[in-house]
Amino acid sequence: MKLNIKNETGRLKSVVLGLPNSMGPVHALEHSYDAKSYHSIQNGIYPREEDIIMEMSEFEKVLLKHDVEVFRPHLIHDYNQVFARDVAFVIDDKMIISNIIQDRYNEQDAYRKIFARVGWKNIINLPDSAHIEGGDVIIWNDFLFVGTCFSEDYRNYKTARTNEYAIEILKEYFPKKRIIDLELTKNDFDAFSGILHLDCTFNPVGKDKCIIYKDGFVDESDYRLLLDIFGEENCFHVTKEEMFEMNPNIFSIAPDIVVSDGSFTRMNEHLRNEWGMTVEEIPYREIAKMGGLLRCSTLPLARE
Ligand SMILES: NC(=[NH2+])NCCC[C@H](N)C(=O)O
Repeated sequence: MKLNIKNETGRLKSVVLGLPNSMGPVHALEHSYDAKSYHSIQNGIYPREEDIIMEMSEFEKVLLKHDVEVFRPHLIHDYNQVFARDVAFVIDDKMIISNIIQDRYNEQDAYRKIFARVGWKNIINLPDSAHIEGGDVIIWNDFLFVGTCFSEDYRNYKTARTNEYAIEILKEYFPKKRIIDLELTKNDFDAFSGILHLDCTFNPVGKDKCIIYKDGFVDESDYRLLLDIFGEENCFHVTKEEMFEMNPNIFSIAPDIVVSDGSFTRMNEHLRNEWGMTVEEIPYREIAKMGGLLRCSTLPLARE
């Protein structure tokens, strides 16, 4: 299988989509590992499996309609496998196997057949202490944006998934990329004030545009840097509530085709009317309650 990912929006040819089946029992509050799930469990609104199955099948239908080849991991019983994004990620023609949070460790095993198809020559394994998840890695041609949490704080948060060491290693493997680390605000219990992964606060769309939530960044200078790179008129700003609902985490099938949640009215209208995009709207409200959305549910393998 030939991998090719140079950005977030090129015409998608093949992708792994996570699995909705056999999610297992709802975690006890103290065992949740992201703020959005914490909020859902606390309020008794954690999604039911049948709703997750329905939402992911809507997503799959849109992908197939656009002639995308869709792979699935194999099923692990009683284990949440919705968020394929974090397990591994592709940069150019290499697949990097993430070192994900212990609570999700078993998920990786379900990708063994996919990894085998990629072939060992194109797979990069990282040292155990280099923690990284695909949701924190955004590839944008010469740029590689990586969400992180610096200092001692890293150990204190379950929602801090990418450390400095992993970024250093990426720099060694990809010396030609401009690797930009972006420190994200963290909060394990309040999804209005903490950001789980970079793709929950920032996501490029089209050829030169992005969706961004300003307060997701610890340093305003990081946010300004992104504004400089994309140009202010090319940035769609989302509000705190829109960030909480996971607006930034939509998924591009092509520069002019995105898959979005039907409830993201303000943003979808902007994408359509101001930026001329085709917006495929699907219901994805229930999956959002577990801390991820459309980008998080996918692991792109090849784009044109
Ligand atoms: N790329 C993402 N934002 N993924 C979302 C993952 C959500 C999942 N509940 C976790 O905490 O790991």
